[in-house]
Amino acid sequence: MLVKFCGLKRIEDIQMCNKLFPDMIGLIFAESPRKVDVELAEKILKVKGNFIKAVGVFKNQSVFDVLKIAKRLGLDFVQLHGEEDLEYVKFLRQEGVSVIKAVEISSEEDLRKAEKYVNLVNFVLLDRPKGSDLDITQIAKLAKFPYIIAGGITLENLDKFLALSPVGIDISSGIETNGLKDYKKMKGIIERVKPLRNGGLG
Ligand SMILES: O=C(O)c1ccccc1N[C@@H]1O[C@H](COP(=O)(O)O)[C@@H](O)[C@H]1O
Repeated sequence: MLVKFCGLKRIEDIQMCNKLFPDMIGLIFAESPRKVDVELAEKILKVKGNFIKAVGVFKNQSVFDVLKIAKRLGLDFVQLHGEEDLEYVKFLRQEGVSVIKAVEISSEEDLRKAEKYVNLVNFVLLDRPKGSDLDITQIAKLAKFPYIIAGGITLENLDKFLALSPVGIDISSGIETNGLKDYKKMKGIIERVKPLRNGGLG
């Protein structure tokens, strides 16, 4: 079981992660209260332990900008959170970029959309539509392919997401208090998931 903590925006955030060993951390380059610029991302990544993979999160941005940022920062993955089509993803893969394709699901139909990316990307990520409080576990459990799951995961509701046996979990708002990453919440997740974790990403 992989653990990704997303939306880091302070040096303190990465220092906390260095103590907790998530498999991946996410830096958001899309419009968001968690958005970072390349200069801040660079500072955060300088502090990141080598054992943690760096993910850049983008949404409907120019593929050339995504590639440029991925190369400049040496990102281990880019996470695409918008309407990026198969051609967009193919281009990045041909350029040697590892890709997590996020698909917001609100119906079974969206799973068919997600499935199209399975053979092209490193991971498919199923998320709930932004701004909704939809419980996507009922839809996700119908998926016939491996996926990372996200969408309002907290320590309190974690078990129902783990019951899906996903490849990984991805959490952003659920590890925050008043908009800032919260060490106790992150630690709670790591401790709860510990028995399910294996070798990680290497
Ligand atoms: O977190 C954001 O602000 C964000 C903005 C734009 C695209 C993706 C974003 N985050 C990703 O959303 C999911 C779930 O987050 P949450 O735990 O429900 O808050 C996760 O994949 C984040 O990477």
